[in-house]
Amino acid sequence: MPDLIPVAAGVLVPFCRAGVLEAADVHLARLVCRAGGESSPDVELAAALTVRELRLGSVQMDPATIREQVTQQILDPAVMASAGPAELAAATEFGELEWPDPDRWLAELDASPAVAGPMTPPNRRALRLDDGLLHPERYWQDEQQVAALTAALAEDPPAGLDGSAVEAAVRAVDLALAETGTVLDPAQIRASEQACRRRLSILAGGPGTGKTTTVCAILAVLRRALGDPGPVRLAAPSGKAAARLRDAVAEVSVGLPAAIRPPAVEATTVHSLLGSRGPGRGFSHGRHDPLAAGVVIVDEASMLSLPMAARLLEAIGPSTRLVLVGDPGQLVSVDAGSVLTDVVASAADLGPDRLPVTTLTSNHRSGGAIARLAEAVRRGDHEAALDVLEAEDPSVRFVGVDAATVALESLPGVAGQVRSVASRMVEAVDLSDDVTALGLVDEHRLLCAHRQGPYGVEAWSRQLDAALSDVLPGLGRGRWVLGEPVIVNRNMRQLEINNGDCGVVVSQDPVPTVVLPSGSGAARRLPCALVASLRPLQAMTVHKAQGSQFNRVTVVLPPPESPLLTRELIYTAITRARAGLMVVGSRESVVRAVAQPSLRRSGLGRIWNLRTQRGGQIGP
Ligand SMILES: Nc1ncnc2c1ncn2[C@@H]1O[C@H](COP(=O)(O)OP(=O)(O)OP(=O)(O)O)[C@@H](O)[C@H]1O
Repeated sequence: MPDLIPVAAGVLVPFCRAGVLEAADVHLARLVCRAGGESSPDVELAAALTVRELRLGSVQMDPATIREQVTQQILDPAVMASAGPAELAAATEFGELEWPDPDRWLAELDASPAVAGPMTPPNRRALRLDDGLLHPERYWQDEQQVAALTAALAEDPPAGLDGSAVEAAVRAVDLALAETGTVLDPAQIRASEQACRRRLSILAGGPGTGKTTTVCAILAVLRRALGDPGPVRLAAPSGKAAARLRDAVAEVSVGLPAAIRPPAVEATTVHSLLGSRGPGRGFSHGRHDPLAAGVVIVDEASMLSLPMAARLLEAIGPSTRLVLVGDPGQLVSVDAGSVLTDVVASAADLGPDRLPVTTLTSNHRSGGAIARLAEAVRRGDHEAALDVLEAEDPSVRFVGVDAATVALESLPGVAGQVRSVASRMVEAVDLSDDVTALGLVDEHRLLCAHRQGPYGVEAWSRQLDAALSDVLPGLGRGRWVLGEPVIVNRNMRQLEINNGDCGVVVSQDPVPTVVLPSGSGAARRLPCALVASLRPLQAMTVHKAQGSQFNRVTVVLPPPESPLLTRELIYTAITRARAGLMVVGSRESVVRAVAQPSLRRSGLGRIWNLRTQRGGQIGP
């Protein structure tokens, strides 16, 4: 790491050499300390470690435990088992690091002009020490905001609600759904009732547990109980997930009797819902101009970052209900925070009266091997996960070797399947059958945790290009090829295109043209040049695939020492597959992934608990 050293001085140099800090951590810490008139090396180290924690997704740094925590990461046996000379040198440096004494460190932070205390007015200093934990000020504020607004919404009963009308509405909707063949399970009924009786409710559950069906039931119950519940707004953190929610709600609603059928509603990204003014420029909806909605339903809420959750909650006005829907086992947002996981975890302690969470647990889609594997991973049971992987079920294959040592062509059936899909794609393109071509894009997807290196998207995409060289000649050479799958990498609202939308190149005449799903889900053609962020699509990161499902999925696991290998990563990858799954990676990688839940430090649970202890209420 020699290029990082010049930016660090004094106490930070060995922390950079030992691989604890990166250049950006040091730069930001420097700026913060300089702006706050602080020159103490120990405060600068605390600031840099707080920035490091934020980079890794946590919004607080605990001076009392950070040493132990970083030691576990850097001297992790899985990392050391395959350490090269650079890692071994860093580990030696790490062993010689001098950490400040925690009590003295805390006292110094408490007295620092760069650090606000719990009672300091907002926005005076860039860091804040609260209850012995150091936070970036902005994230501390967002956390306070999310804790207070969540609690306030959860405890504020909707105005003018007739309890018996709710009960009657739930019974009527339950009966109507039963006539379509869907008998709501007790948790689905509880969730429908709760969403009506409470201004905030949370609906959690894995894939196929009936979340979307319950969303429809909620909308129908609200309609039946209230007559006109006000405008319904559906949203999700990504455009792709929003489009899926809209289509799924429409599909279930069609079967309901007209009297309670939820009206067709558009779904948008949470950014659009809040009226994004563009990157870094805030939102038009907020505390002073709340959303004009009777009910806001946000799906894939596990992807909500702490700042996004804060902005969303601020925009919920006094006559609006908010329903958060998601799977707490999935990967959390790229930006810091893990709001859904925190809410669900805290509800287990505080109870549904305080935090109205309903968790759906019956899988209504299939009891197949993919669902069993997902469930074993969710429980953290690596033996059960390996049992499913090694049982040779036709829907789950396991290639139990280090993924860097195998080639695509040696994975049983994968290259053949990819070629067969591409041939069918070319046929559909020849016939100008855009709907079929678009449907084939999600037939198979290869997912990686890493972008680069032998386990990454780039290397595996090159292998996929090579495997398709006969069917789609010219792939990977910088020109669009007929039948080539593509992905959009930016939201383009004016064209109703979402980041993550996937399509196919369907024509070269007169210009390269792509078919993409439209706002209403139908196929529509656009010149490739108009969609500026269009890129070739072969392999994809698991993060990017969140909110999508594919018929067949091949998952390339990283090596056991990869910091990206977590339970949430493997769970999210597995649950992208509808019918067939192949996992490529060593047994050690599977065991390690299942054993390692991603740990994001957050103070939401602590704030709710403190409030409960103080006054029996979790609200502000
Ligand atoms: N109570 C029920 N009884 C029978 N079938 C049900 C029930 N609830 C949902 N289903 C069916 O199970 C399947 C999965 O339901 P749904 O799409 O609502 O789950 P989901 O949790 O939203 O799944 P995902 O997160 O994967 O989108 C659907 O085919 C749905 O019709």
